[in-house]
Amino acid sequence: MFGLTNKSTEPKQNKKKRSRRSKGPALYNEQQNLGAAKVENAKTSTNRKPLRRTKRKSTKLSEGVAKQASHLASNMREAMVRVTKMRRVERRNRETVAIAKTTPAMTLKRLVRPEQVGDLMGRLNRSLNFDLGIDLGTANILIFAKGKGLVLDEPAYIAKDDKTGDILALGEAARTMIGRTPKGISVIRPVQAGVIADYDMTEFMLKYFIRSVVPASRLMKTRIIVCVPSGITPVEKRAILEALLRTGAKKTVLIEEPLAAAMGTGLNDADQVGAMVVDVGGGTTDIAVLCDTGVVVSESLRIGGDSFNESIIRYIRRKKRLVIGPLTAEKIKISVGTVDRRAKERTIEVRGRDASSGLPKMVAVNSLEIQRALEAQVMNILEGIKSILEKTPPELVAAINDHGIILTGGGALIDGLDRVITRSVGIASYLVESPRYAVIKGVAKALDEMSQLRDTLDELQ
Ligand SMILES: Nc1ncnc2c1ncn2[C@@H]1O[C@H](COP(=O)(O)OP(=O)(O)OP(=O)(O)O)[C@@H](O)[C@H]1O
Repeated sequence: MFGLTNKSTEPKQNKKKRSRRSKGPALYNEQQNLGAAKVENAKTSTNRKPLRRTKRKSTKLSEGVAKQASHLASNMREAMVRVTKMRRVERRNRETVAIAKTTPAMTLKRLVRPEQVGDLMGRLNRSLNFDLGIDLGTANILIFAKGKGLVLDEPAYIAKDDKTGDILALGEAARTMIGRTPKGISVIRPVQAGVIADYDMTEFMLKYFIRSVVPASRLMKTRIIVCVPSGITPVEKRAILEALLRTGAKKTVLIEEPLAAAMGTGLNDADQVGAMVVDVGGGTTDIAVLCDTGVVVSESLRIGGDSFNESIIRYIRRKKRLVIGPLTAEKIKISVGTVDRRAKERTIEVRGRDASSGLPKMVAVNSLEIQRALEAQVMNILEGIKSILEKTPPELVAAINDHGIILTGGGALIDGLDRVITRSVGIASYLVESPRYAVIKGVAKALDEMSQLRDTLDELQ
């Protein structure tokens, strides 16, 4: 009677209740620690109703029984108070761990002496900053994270559904879809020939790639230097900066391609006074004369790896009656392409569609044919270099003659470009190591001075 029920005679329903409660590990431990009180508590809790009934009928009961009942009730209350206290302590502990996980600064604040807090918080803030450098190129997008190195190198392509506008693939996955997409799906480049052709897609691509390399929790602390094609207008610059801010970035700084390329080749050193950098990218060729104070004179030509490919496509169609796509043209350019008519002859077998019959066809293409296909474009680059030299102060021309013309950018990898420039301009020109990464190397150097740089959006306003 009154809670002294034997376990074996305990009602089934109460057994279920207890087993469910015992699943919570914390409560289980607490009950273990309660010792005798626990036993009382468990027993009493199974008989709560009879106990109340007892209280109501206590007047009719003997004094001894009433005493026993009140003793049991006080034991139960005590046990309940202890359990509640232990739960509270446990909850507090759990919350402390969560705070420490999300904001280490808060734990530090508690651990260090007050006079140390300012210094530590400063250092901690600096270490929490996530500095990114982006080379937003026509052909490729590269992302450098300070302290980590190159974290992303993807072709700047997007595959989308024309009807719904849904994005189907980005980067390399989208590039491989070129020429193989069904009707209604197109593969586009948001940046074309050095200008932003599609703002929304550029913003989407930037956001997507940034979020793939920056943890969401650190986006608010991210500072970004972005290198843009030198031909873009202030309106386009603002559009890119605002797109970056919408990703959650804290500060955004723009740097122009020729300057970044020059910095990437080590020309930011004060002793390198007067140098010419020719950056041949996918969409543009940027020609710039730099000295220790910055860009002295520059020009951006709409010539690059893409226009080389287009010339190859046109040439092969005209001369061989063969229709090929941009991926095949790229393959030809890289394997046998040259701009030097004195280069050793190499041949490649190319498959495509016969321009007249529409049937599959295979032809042989040699490097001298590619040289002829690209001749007009190379002439334009040579003209551009000469016209920039004409606008350059004479002292700097002498310095350029000493240092030579530096070639950067993936497009400069075409065989013979350095030799042709050297012969035609009369100044030694040479290709830097890993020309495709010269710009991002320069951006990475600029990141070291991020704290001293002003937010470009502020300057544009
Ligand atoms: N081995 C190679 N030979 C010839 N061309 C090459 C070679 N490798 C890459 N390219 C060309 O380099 C171009 C890409 O260069 P890069 O990544 O420097 O351009 P980008 O920075 O995206 O463009 P931009 O500077 O115009 O914005 C492509 O057009 C590609 O065809």
